[in-house]
Amino acid sequence: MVRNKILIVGLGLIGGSLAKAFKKCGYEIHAYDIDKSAIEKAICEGVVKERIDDLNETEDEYAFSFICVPVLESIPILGKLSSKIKNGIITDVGSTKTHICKYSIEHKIANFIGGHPMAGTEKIGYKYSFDELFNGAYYFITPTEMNRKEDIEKLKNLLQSIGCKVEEVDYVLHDKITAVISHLPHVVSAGLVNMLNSNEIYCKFAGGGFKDITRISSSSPKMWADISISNKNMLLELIDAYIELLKNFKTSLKSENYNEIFNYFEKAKIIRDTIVSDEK
Ligand SMILES: NC(=O)C1=CN([C@@H]2O[C@H](COP(=O)(O)OP(=O)(O)OC[C@H]3O[C@@H](n4cnc5c(N)ncnc54)[C@H](O)[C@@H]3O)[C@@H](O)[C@H]2O)C=CC1
Ligand SMILES: O=C(O)C(=O)Cc1ccc(O)cc1
Repeated sequence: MVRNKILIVGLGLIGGSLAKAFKKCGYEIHAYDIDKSAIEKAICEGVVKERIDDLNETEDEYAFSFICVPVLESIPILGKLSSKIKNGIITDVGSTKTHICKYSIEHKIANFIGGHPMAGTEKIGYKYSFDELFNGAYYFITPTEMNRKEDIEKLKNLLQSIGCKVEEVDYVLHDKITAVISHLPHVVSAGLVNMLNSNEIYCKFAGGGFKDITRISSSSPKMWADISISNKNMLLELIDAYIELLKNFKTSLKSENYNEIFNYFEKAKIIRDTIVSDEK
């Protein structure tokens, strides 16, 4: 195992941004992607040293291997990597953690530690990646009892070196938190856009507020379909809770209960203003 070699599987927005950040810190990056053009571009830019053509031929030489593909693609890749990489740490960046962590426990992959950067954009692919994406961002890691303390420390140190604020959290709690703050909002955002139904007159006048609340609906459909399936149970519970909330608002509106309607908006304003004022 070579201390400064990192393997990135999936050189898109997140994999590319990690590659650029690690390269800046002096690591040598090797990469695998089904889309060879992304890797060729990264090699031309001097970000990636070598393209891996077949994961079944992976050498056990990487200090860290990052799986950065849509979440339903991650598990077969973890299966392949873990049969080859026995010394280095394998991690992922997927937006859901229960699925992959359970797989790692069932298959006794003790060198796998789940991870998830809480930073990103609605853009898709390597061309939108940038080295500062994770600087100052929270980054969840979801170690299990199988993991060695020194491996957890090594991963934390690596992530902190690119500016991440690392938070250790249980994988089930992770999926609950992200369902509330990320997965349900993406479902709602896409729903609001789908309400327009490509109607020209709506699209023409959809302005600032509409664009603010729906920016994230320009994200990768493949990525969000995978996340939805992978966090199905949490998401189903939250969709029910959200429907209930809308139903309550509907009841208040039907009866023109001014206080209830006012409270709906006031409560949201107070909570959101606190979140925004807490930002650095
Ligand atoms: N986009 C975002 O803001 C964030 C995304 N994530 C997670 O990061 C992961 C990657 O997302 P992005 O980089 O945004 O997506 P992306 O679409 O920009 O990049 C994914 C890359 O993986 C490659 N790929 C897909 N399937 C593959 C396979 N089977 N084998 C090898 N390569 C494959 C694609 O060709 C592409 O280059 C996802 O699991 C997502 O949940 C986590 C935090 C933020
Ligand atoms: O574009 C945005 O603001 C996002 O919401 C990015 C994002 C997408 C998926 C994640 O798991 C984490 C962050």
